[in-house]
Amino acid sequence: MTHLLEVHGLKTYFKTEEGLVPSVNGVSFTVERGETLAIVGESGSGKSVTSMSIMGLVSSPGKIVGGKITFEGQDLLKLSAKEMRKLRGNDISIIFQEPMTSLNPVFTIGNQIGEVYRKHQGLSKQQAQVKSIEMLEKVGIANAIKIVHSFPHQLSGGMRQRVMIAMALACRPKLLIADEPTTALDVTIQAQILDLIETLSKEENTGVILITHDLGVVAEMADRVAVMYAGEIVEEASVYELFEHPGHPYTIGLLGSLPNMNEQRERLDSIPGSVPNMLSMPEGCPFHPRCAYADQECTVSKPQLVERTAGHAVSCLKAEEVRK
Ligand SMILES: Nc1ncnc2c1ncn2[C@@H]1O[C@H](COP(=O)(O)OP(=O)(O)OP(=O)(O)O)[C@@H](O)[C@H]1O
Repeated sequence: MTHLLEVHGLKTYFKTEEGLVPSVNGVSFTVERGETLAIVGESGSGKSVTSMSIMGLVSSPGKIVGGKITFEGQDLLKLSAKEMRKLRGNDISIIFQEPMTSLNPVFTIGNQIGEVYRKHQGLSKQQAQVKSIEMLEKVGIANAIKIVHSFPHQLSGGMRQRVMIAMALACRPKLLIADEPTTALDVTIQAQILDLIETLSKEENTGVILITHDLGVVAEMADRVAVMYAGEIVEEASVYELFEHPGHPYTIGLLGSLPNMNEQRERLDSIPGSVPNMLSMPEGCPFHPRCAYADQECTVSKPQLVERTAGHAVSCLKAEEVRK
C-alpha cells in the first residue's frame, strides 16, 4: 500500500530583502491512513510552512525549491492550481490557528458549511443546509438549527473553532492538518475539540497531522511524533518511544519543560537560548549553541537523521552519549 502522504526532502525557502530564509530545509516524513503524526517544535521551527507546503498554499516570497510531496501516490507538486484547489476541501483539509481569519464575516455559518457540500458534492441548497446542521451536531453544537443562521462574530471562540472543524470535515478529507487547533481556547473546550478530532479520525480512518507546542496534547493524541528544529526534523519516533527514550538533546529539553500535568499547560519556551536566525545558521549542528552535549565536532559537522532503533530516528552526533 502506498502511504497516504509522503513528504520527501521538502525545501521551502523565503526570499527576503535580508537574504534567503530556509524555513523548511529537507524535511521527510510519512502519514498513514488513520494515523496521527504530531509535529512539535518551538515557534519559527517551520511547522506551519511545512503544512502550507502540503496544502499548496505557500505564497510569494515563499517557494518550494526542492523535494517531493506525494498524496496517495500522486505528486502534488506537479498538479495545477486548479487541481490543487480541487484536492483541498475534497481530500485534504486544514484547521488553522485562528478561526476568525478563516471564516467569512459576511456569510452565515450555514452558508459557509453549505458551500462545501454544494461545491464538492453537488448538493442543492436545501440538501446542503440539512447536511450542515448534521455536521454541526456532530461537532457538538447543540442548537445547530439556530446556529446555521448566525454570523461568525455572533459565536464564541470555541464555537467558531467547532464550525471550522465542521467545515474541514464536511468533505470527509482523507488527510486533516490541524495547526495549533486549540491554542486560543480554554482548557475544557480544548479537550472536547481534541476528542472530536480523534473520534472522527478513527471513525473515518483519516490521517491527521497535528501541529502543536503542547506535549500534553501530543501524549494524548499522537501515534508518532516528529520534532522540528530550525527547519529540519531532528527526531522522529512513536509517541511512547519519544517520551520514554528521547534521543535528541532538544527533545529532552522540550520534555524537561513539560509542566507538571496537574498544573495549567504552558507553551514550551523554557530551553535556554533561542531558535537560530535562519539567515545566519550556525556551522555544524544547528542546535549546538544551546546544547549541553555539544563539543568541538558539533560546531563543524552537521548530523544526519539516522534510524537508531526501529522507527526511531535521531539527528545528533552525540546520540550514543545522550542515550547513556
Ligand atoms: N512570509 C514570510 N516571509 C519570510 N519568512 C517567513 C514567512 N513566513 C514564514 N517565514 C519564516 O519561516 C520560518 C518558519 O515559520 P513557521 O511559521 O513555519 O514556524 P512555526 O514552527 O509554525 O511557528 P509557530 O509555532 O509560531 O507557528 C520562520 O523563521 C519565519 O520567519
